Amino acid sequence: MTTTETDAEYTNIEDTGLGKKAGGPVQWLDDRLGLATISKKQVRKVFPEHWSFMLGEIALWSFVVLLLTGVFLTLWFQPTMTEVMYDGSYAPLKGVEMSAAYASTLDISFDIRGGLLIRQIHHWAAALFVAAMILHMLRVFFTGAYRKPREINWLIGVGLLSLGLVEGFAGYSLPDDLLSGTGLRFVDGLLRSIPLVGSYLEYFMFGGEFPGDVIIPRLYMAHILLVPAILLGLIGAHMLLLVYHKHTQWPGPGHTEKNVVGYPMMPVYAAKAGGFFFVVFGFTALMGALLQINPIWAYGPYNPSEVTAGSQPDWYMGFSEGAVRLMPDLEFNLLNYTWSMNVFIPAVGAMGLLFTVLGVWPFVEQWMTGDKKEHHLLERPRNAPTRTALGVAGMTAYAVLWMAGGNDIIATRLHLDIFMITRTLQIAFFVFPVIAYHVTKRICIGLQRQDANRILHGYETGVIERSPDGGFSERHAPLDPVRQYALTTHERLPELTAPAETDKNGVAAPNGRKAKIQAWVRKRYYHGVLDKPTTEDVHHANEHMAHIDGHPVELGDEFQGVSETGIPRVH
Ligand code: HEM
Ligand code: HEM
Repeated sequence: MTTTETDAEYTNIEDTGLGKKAGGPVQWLDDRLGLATISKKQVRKVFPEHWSFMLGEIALWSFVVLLLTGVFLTLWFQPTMTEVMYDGSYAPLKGVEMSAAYASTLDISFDIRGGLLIRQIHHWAAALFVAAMILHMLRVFFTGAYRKPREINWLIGVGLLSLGLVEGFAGYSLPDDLLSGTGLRFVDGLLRSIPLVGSYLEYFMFGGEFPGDVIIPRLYMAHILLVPAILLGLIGAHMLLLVYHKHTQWPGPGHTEKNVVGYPMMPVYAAKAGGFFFVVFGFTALMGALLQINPIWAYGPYNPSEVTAGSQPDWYMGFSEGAVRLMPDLEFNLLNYTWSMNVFIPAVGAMGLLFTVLGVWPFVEQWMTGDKKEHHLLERPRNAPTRTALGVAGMTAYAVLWMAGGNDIIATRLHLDIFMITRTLQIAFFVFPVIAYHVTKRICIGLQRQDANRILHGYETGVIERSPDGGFSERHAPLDPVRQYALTTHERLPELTAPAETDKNGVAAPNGRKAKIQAWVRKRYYHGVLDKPTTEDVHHANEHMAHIDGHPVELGDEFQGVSETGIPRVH
């Protein structure tokens, strides 16, 4: 590096106001770490604006809340299963034998100042963390934000989601009360259901037969160190890739596949994002202060011979519990062994399938569409009807499993027969997603037609006019050109031609069968994508509307025409 370059850097730093005053602390740090060069670029980094981009931030900030409150809990929590006699201030359990883990969680709740509040904030933040992650993932899915070049960030996201579930489960297993033991018993059953290696896995995890006396310290190590460290590393990589790729944006005038329109990192975005941390912290603190969550004192210590009636896992594990409850009996004898699939298929299968499907989806979609282009503009869900319909079908299947996880609660609260509920949900698991798929696709097609209609015929003004012959009609006015532009920016339907069976010399095309299958799949994928109006159609319609009843309507000159290629034309 030459001196001139370095001098140039400092000139710029002076310009941005960073590192002023030679010899000041900022200059001292910069001489040693070169931070100004990095920050100079990052302070100008632009972030686009949309409410849905907030969901990733909620996940981020609730994770920070979990770290902060988690550290407080480690000060008091005792991760051991050594039996002690409870002698705290919760009178109903005084003198009861329990593990030190349970006793210390009771102490956090009743005897440590602010302990119950922090425990409740930690638990609410965990519920919010997973919810925000899932909503954020749905936003990324339904807008196609995972397309090239963001596939790796999607995969990191899938890793974050699966680890988030493990972390939450490990957390609510720590207090060693009756409810957390019931959850661990479920995992024990799940491990044992794995053919051939199940009982070895159980011995490995529990250090012998369930429940043993090592599971709490082991979960503790995973919960406060191992998993948070991996989560932290993955979140760091997620954010770095986000900065490297730049954030996607919604189509609009001036928004192209090659730029980002929004606010710079400093000072606007940093202030907004930083402020948002306090909103998330405030919100979880309010929930922790006002809404009771996991009242461990109500269940008593864990005892493998007892179960709690109506015990429920935290909301994000409900789907796996539901899958087990819906599974019909499936067991057979082979080679002198009983092979029980009742738990293995639904629990291991449901989770394995969910994460596999999520992980491979961007690549499967790329294969289906044959689209190898980079995408930085988001897609409206209606303009990708098959993706949207598949997403809604998946959400429906998940919702049915989730409901099934509470089949006993539904039965007791609504006074219904549990077998009837289970049978209904078994059928619903297969039928509802198919219905959801078709209904969603029709809605997407309807919305695309509505868009085309609004582009070509304007919006309904609510002004009813009477013609000289007595008929009534509603006056339509042209859409705002900015809106008109945004509505026509998406890509045109690609040509879906069948692959040629032979080349021009009459020789059978290589990979003919593969190409045929791909062409068929592509056609299915693009089914429901309507062709959008052409630039000529739009100009024609605008001119027509501008002269309705001799009331010329000003069109403004921002409107540049329909993008034919998906890349908007801007001045
Ligand atoms: C994504 C991150 C995390 C999630 C989802 C999570 C979730 C949970 C949940 C649901 C509980 C049960 C709370 C209850 O008793 O009602 C819990 C307990 C606990 N967590 Fe976390 N946690 C996370 C990170 C951390 C971190 C980073 C630490 C420590 C540095 C920590 C320390 C603890 C401790 C000590 C307990 C046991 C005390 C208790 O149950 O009150 N957690 N966690
Ligand atoms: C700990 C959990 C997570 C955190 C803290 C996190 C954080 C963020 C943030 C702050 C953004 C930018 C703002 C936004 O678009 O919302 C983002 C973008 C992104 N996230 Fe996540 N995320 C997490 C989990 C996930 C998951 C579960 C997925 C998908 C499976 C995912 C996939 C993506 C992708 C593809 C982008 C780029 C989107 C774009 O540029 O439009 N993330 N993430």
